[in-house]
Amino acid sequence: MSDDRSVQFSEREALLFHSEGRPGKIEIVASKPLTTQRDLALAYSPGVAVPVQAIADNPAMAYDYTAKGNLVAVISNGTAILGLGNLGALASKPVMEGKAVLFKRFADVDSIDIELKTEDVDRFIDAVELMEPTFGGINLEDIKAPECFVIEQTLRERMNIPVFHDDQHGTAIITAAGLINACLLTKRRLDEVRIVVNGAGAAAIACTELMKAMGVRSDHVIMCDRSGVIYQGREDINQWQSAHAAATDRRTLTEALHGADVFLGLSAAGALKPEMVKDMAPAPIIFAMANPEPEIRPELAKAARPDAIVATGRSDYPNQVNNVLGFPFIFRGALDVRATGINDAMKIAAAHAIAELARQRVPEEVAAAYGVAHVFGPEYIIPAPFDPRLMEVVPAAVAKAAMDSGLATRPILDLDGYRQSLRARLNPTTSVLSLAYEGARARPKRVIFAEGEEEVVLRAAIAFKEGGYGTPVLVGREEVYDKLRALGIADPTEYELHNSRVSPLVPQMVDFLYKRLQRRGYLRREIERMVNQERNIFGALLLQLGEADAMITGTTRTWAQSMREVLRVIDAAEDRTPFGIHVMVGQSHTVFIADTTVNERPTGEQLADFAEQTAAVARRMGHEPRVAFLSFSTFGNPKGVYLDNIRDAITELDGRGVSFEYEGEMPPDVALNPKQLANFPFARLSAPANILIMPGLQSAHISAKLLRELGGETVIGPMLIGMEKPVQIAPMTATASELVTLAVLAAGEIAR
Ligand SMILES: NC(=O)C1=CN([C@@H]2O[C@H](COP(=O)(O)OP(=O)(O)OC[C@H]3O[C@@H](n4cnc5c(N)ncnc54)[C@H](OP(=O)(O)O)[C@@H]3O)[C@@H](O)[C@H]2O)C=CC1
Ligand SMILES: CC(=O)C(=O)O
Ligand SMILES: [Mg+2]
Repeated sequence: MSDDRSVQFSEREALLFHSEGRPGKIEIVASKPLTTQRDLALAYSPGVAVPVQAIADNPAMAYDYTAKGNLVAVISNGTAILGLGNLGALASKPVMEGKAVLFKRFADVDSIDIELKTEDVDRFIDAVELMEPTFGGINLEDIKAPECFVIEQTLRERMNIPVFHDDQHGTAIITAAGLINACLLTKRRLDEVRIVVNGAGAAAIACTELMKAMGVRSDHVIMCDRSGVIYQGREDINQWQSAHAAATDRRTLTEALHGADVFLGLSAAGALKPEMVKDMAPAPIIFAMANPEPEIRPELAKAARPDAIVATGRSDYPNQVNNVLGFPFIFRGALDVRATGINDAMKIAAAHAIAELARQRVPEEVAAAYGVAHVFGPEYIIPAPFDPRLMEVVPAAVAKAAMDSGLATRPILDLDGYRQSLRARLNPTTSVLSLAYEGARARPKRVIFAEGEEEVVLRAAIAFKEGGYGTPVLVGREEVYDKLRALGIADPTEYELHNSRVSPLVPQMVDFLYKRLQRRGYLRREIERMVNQERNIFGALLLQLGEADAMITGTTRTWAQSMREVLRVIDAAEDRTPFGIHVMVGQSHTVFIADTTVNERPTGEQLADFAEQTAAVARRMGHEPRVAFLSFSTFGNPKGVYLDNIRDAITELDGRGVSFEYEGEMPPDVALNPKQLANFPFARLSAPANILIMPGLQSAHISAKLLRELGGETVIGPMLIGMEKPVQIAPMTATASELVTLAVLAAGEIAR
C-alpha cells in the first residue's frame, strides 16, 4: 500500500485475497451431521419440535439447544468505516466480515456480520432490538458519533444481552491499557498527564471518558475536531462533546499540543505534523490510532522526537493499539458467564489484564516470532494480537468482573479450570502458523521458487515478497517478467530472476554437481544438460551455492520425481532418513501423519526416527506430542505378519528414553477416540494421539490424500523432513497460499 517498511500487500493482492475461492471471508459450517434420514428427522421435522417446545417452556434453554450462546452479531450501518468515513452499509461489509472472522480466530466466538441500510437512529435501534432472540451478544461497529451514543445507550436499556459499541469501549479499553503502561515507562502518574485527544467522535469520546474515570484530570484534557479545539462556549458542538469542552484559550491542534504529554489520535490520516510533535513535552506519548492510515507514521514521529513512545492501530509497527486486542476476549468472557451486559467493571478488568500481560515476560514462541524487542519498554507497551495468553487471561478477568458486579447469570465456579478450557479452545497450530509468519517478517529469508514460470508460483512469490516474509528468488526465463507484469507488478525487475541459460553461476554448478555424481554414472555433458534444463536441479544448486536460505518446488512434477531431482543435489541430513509429514488442522485439533511421502516399507528403527522427528516438529508447532503407531491390529489382535516393524519401533523408543508418550500398535479409532482408548487402560497415552505414525507408505499416503480430498480439514504439507538444507516439495495441486505457508515453514526451519 505504500513505500516503506510497513508495505505488506498491494491493492491487487487485497482484492484477490477477498475474491479468491469462495468470495468474502466467512461461511457457515454445520456442527451436526446431516447425512442420514434419521439425522434429518432429528435436526429438522419432526425432531426439532422437541427443543422448540423446551425453549417455549423455558427461554434459557435456547442456550442449550441452539447456537445463540456463542453467537455474536457484528452490526454496522457504515457511517464511520474505520477512518474512511461514511461509505454506506454495503461498503462496510468487508470490515464487518473481518471482525466476525477475528471473533472466531482469536476467541472461538461464532459471529456473523449484519449491515443495516439506514442512517435513521430509530429504525436502526428497532432492527437490532428485534434480533435479540438470535444472538448471545451484539457488537456495534463503525457507526458514527453522535448517533452511536443514542443507539448503544437505548439498545443497552432495551436488550437483555451484552450490547457493546466496539469503537467506543473496545478502543477505550486498549487505549487505557497502553496509556497505563506508557505512563509507567515515562514515570508519569495518570493524574498528572496532559492529554490532547484529536477526534471528537465515538472512539475519542469513549476513550476520554474512560481515562477520566481512571484518574486523568478533566482540566488536563483538550479535545479537538477538524475545526480545532473543543472549548467551552463553542457553539457547533453536540452534548457529548460539550461534556469535554476545555476551559482554554488555545484554539488549534498546534496550540493544544504545546507542552502536552500525550497525543491520542482517533481522527484521520496525517492529522499530526512533525512540527507539532516537536513541541510536545519530553518523552511524549503518541497514539496515532486512525485506520488504516495513522495520524502520523511512527518513523516521522520518531524522527521529530526520538524520545517519543509511539503506537498505531496497525499490525505492521510495534505497539498496535487496536480494539482487536479486546472485543474477541471481552465477548468470550461475557458469553461464558451469560452476562446480561458489559459494564465498566468488566471493561476496567480487561484493560488491567491487557496492561499487565505486556509487563510480564513474553513466551518464547511469541518473542521468537516477532523478533523485535518484546521486553516491556517503549517498543512494547501492549501485547501483540497473536499472543496466545490474551485468550487465557482477558476472558477470565472479564468473567470474574461480571460475576463480582452481579451481571453473570451463569457464574463459573472453577476459574482455574475455566482458564485451562480457554487455552484448549484455540488450536495452537493456528497461532503457531501466525507466529511463523510473523517470524518470517521479523527475519526475512531468501527462498528459491524453482518453478518461477508457473502462474501459481509467481502469485505465491508475489505474496511472499509483498507480505514481507522474505525475498523470492525465481528460477525461469526472461518471459517471467512479462508474466509478473500481467499479474500487476509495475516493475518486475525488482524480482530476482535466475535463468540457467545465462546464469554466470552455471560453471560453478556444473563443477559442483559433476564432483558429486561422477562416480554415480553421470558424464559431464549430462550434468551440463541437467543444470541447464532441470529447474529443480538448478534451483537446488542455487541453494547449495548459498544463493538462498530455502527452496520450494513441486507444482510441475510428481512429488516423487521432484524428490529424485532434488536428491541429486542435496543429501539427507547426517544420520537421517528423509520423510514426509501431512498436518491436518481442525478448529480445535491438529494431527500429524507420517511418513506420507518417501519410505515404502520403513524398518522399526526408521519408524522410531519418524516418531521422534515428527514429535520435534509438533513441539515447534505448539503441541505436546503423543504418538500412536497405527495398524489394523490392536495390541496383537488380530495377529498379523507385518507387525514386527511396529513392535521394533516401540522397543527402539523404549531404549532411547524419549520425552514424549508413544504407544502401539493400534487402529486410528483407538488412537483418536478417548472412549475406545479407555478400553485399553494399560495404554501409555494420557489423551488421544496427535501424531499418527503409519506402518508403511501405502497406508500413510492413502490416508493423507483421502483426508485432503474428503475430510474437509485444512491440510499443511506434505512437509519434507530430514534434508541437509531446507527444501520443501509442495503437492502439484498446491494453491498460492499453500506455497507461501510451506515457504514460510521452510525459511523458519519449522519444517526441517
Ligand atoms: N485503533 C483502533 O482500535 C481504533 C481506531 N479508530 C479510528 O478512529 C477514527 C475515528 O473513528 P470513530 O470515532 O469511530 O469515527 P466518528 O465518525 O465517530 O468520529 C470521527 C471524528 O474524527 C474527527 N476528525 C476527522 N478528521 C479529523 C482531522 N483531520 N482532525 C481532527 N479531527 C478529525 C471528526 O471530526 P469532525 O466532526 O470535525 O469531522 C470526528 O469527531 C478512525 O480513523 C478509526 O479508524 C476507531 C476505533 C478503533
Ligand atoms: C479498529 C477499528 O475498529 C476502526 O478503526 O474502526
Ligand atoms: Mg471500528
